Amino acid sequence: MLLQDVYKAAKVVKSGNHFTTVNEFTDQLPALRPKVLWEASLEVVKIGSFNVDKIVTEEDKGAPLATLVSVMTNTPLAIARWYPYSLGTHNEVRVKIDSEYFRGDLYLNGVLPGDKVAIIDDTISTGGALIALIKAIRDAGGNVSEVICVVEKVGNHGVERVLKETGVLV
Ligand SMILES: O=P(O)(O)OC[C@H]1O[C@H](OP(=O)(O)OP(=O)(O)O)[C@H](O)[C@@H]1O
Ligand SMILES: Nc1ncnc2[nH]cnc12
Repeated sequence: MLLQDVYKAAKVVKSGNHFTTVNEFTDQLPALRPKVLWEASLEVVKIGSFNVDKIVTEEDKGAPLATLVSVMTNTPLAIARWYPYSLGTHNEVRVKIDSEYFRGDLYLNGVLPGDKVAIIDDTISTGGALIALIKAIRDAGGNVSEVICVVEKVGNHGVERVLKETGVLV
């Protein structure tokens, strides 16, 4: 798989107290080749059912992947952000996020009551981002149908944490 080569070629840098694998897929360093994004997106589309109303991801590393999967499955895309729009028109919800690199507030717009949602992200580490997204979708009145990540940073038990805190299997 190309993605395995991408991670083998990646440099590991210290970022605060954490080690980050700076790589082509998640950081566009070196610039992201379309065939790498295609490979990852095809795997996601194969695994998921995408019998959903919306795809949701978190800014910004999940965005290229979620965008291509959205196009491939013809499913509208909502991206949760670290700031509010406060328009009063798109069912904005705010949740707390406690992930490996970021702690604060996360805002989701565009998921409506009754929506079935697939969450897509590039990486799961502690599971904090996914837990925040699942909570945001539920607070908006939506239902989480499936959650798919391409890469797991092992050792941080993210999959177990998400299952324990939300009942959702990544
Ligand atoms: O399982 P977790 O501990 O939550 O880590 C995974 C999250 O980390 C990365 O995002 P990051 O926080 O680097 O934000 P970014 O996508 O905006 O760069 C990645 O895109 C996931 O969303
Ligand atoms: N690209 C990445 N490398 C290492 N740890 C991470 N945690 C979240 N994204 C990561």
